[in-house]
Amino acid sequence: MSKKCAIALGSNLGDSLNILETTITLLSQHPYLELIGHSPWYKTTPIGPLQPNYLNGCAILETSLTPEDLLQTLLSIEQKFGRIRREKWGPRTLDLDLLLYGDLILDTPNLTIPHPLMLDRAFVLVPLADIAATWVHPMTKKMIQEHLKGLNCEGVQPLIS
Ligand SMILES: Nc1ncnc2c1ncn2[C@@H]1O[C@H](COP(=O)(O)OP(=O)(O)OP(=O)(O)O)[C@@H](O)[C@H]1O
Ligand SMILES: Nc1nc2c(c(=O)[nH]1)N=C(CO)CN2
Repeated sequence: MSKKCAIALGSNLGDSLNILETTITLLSQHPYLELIGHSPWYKTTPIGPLQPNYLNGCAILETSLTPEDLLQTLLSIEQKFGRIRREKWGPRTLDLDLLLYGDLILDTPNLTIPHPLMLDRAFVLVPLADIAATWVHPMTKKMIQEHLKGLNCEGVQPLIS
């Protein structure tokens, strides 16, 4: 049975716009994923150590992959762009986070769903609200648009391309 999922995309190293657009193409061409849509891209102030600004956005997928297999698919796409894991919250060519998988709640050593930091991050909730404003967070039972109201969104600006 297929599930609707939300993922977050971020990049702040290399040709970020090209990396994000190529990632959307790869997701849309994957045999076990159906790309429902993606948000516009936003230029965002980095959270964490001093580093370049990010481009961020979100996408909605449908998939019959298990959460674990979907995570592995996302990690393998990150690797295509030479993602090297160094410092926590440090710069990266591509970061793909699995935010929501239907209304699943899961906490294992390798995978936590919903993504535990998604509700604190304006760079996630602003683009997610563009494409899934009424999606109800399975733990808080509140819609994404309600969570967004409480966040400072100053560091999240639309990318005019
Ligand atoms: N919902 C999730 N989405 C993506 N990765 C997850 C999730 N839950 C747990 N992980 C684990 O986190 C690892 C990714 O860590 P990563 O280095 O990308 O963290 P980070 O991007 O620095 O921090 P953050 O998770 O706060 O965005 C993955 O290998 C995966 O096992
Ligand atoms: N603006 C912004 N800041 C970040 C981001 C990100 O995607 N955007 N990702 C991080 C690590 O997950 C750490 N800090």
